[in-house]
Amino acid sequence: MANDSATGPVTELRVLRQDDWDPWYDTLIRAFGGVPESTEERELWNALTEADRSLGAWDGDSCVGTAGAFSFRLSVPGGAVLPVAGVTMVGVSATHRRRGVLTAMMRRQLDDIRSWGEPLAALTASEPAIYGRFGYAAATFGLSAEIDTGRVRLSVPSGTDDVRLRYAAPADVLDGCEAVHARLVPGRPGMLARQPGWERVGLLDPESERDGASPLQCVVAERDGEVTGYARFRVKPGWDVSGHNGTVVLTELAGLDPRTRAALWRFLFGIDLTTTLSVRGRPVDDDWQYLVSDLRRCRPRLRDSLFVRLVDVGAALEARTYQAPVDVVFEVTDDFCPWNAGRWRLTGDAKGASCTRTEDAPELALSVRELGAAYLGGVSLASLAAAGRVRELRGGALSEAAVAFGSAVAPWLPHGF
Ligand SMILES: CC(=O)SCCNC(=O)CCNC(=O)[C@H](O)C(C)(C)COP(=O)(O)OP(=O)(O)OC[C@H]1O[C@@H](n2cnc3c(N)ncnc32)[C@H](O)[C@@H]1OP(=O)(O)O
Repeated sequence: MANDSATGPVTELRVLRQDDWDPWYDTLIRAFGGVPESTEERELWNALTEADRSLGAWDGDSCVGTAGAFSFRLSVPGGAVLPVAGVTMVGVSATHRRRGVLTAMMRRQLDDIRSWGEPLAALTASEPAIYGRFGYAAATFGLSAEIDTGRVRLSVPSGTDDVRLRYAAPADVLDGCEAVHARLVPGRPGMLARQPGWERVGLLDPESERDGASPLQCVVAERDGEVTGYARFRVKPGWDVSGHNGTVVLTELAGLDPRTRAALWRFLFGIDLTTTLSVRGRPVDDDWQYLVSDLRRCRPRLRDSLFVRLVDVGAALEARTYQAPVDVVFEVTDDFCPWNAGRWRLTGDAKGASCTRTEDAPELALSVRELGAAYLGGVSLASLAAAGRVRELRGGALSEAAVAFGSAVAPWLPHGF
């Protein structure tokens, strides 16, 4: 790790001791601006921190760098749910910035993740420019919109009227909502199977998050007494000279079938005294887009969401399936994790895959970042080739791999971490 005589050397990078959690977390909070969290939030993040998978950089007695790695399970194309290190809580004190503290933490962390046998690391970035150098690439995207519900009409499928909706306190219906989430995970790449304690994240409702809106509200959809979907949202009332202009701010919506989802969207579109429905980080193929009368007035926009890093190229490519047959030799470069570099033959289809070292002639040349971007099926290898980031060395290999890597359902990360 780099030293600097003005503040003294950074002496140690070590696994977090539970006793050091407070100064460690304070360092992280300060790196994000220093605004304290509510007691409820702080306690929750304390409970969720996995100290033995977290790192602290120390300059004498002062913590100057933080990084963690949650033990998550991530859905991938084909429906498998893989162990993945959820890289998180990364911060470096401004007194020690740009001296290699982050680089040292990323080096140690990726070595650790490899030794734990986890084939993938993933994160959401505060700034997209940070993590490419460590082999991460944006693999999922989130759709946001400000829907003008005063003007935009929603056409719902038949049977929507049969869905029964009712208000409930979010905590009172948690089990039913969690069961819905669990059923959705294998069907969409990029989702995280719930780990113990993480169900509480969706119920967090600090005043600081509300920006003048109500506490979290919840509506559940039910059929035969079973929860088939739910929406969590806040309502921000508003008035101007022409009357009401309140906003519904959606935090979460999930449904097991089209009628349930349509009923929830129709409910959110129609809440009295509101004229805008604000949604953030939804799947790029979210169904409401195909039900509205006027997409322009929904003001859709995209943002990067989950960044993926293949820690073990062979194991990662073998663990997902491919929507069309593929047999391609990849020439992979990986400057930060050189154990991945070299030639790999991927053979697979919708039933399974194998990915092994080979001496055969390369057919597609790319870096580990392009594999990370394409891994969940949300970025096409053909698009990356068109951008000059993938080179085709055998005619036909690009379209074969690009089709195979795709996903019929857009990959999506429902919540940050
Ligand atoms: C998964 C998560 O938790 S995301 C949260 C990340 N944390 C934050 O955004 C909190 C505020 N920022 C910080 O704490 C720090 O600035 C960090 C963690 C982003 C960077 O830490 P540093 O120790 O300064 O990074 P380090 O010195 O190792 O930089 C390594 C390289 O990344 C580059 N880099 C670092 N931060 C950034 C950035 N924000 N934008 C672009 N490049 C960056 C450096 O210039 C350097 O490049 P070089 O190798 O070409 O010289």
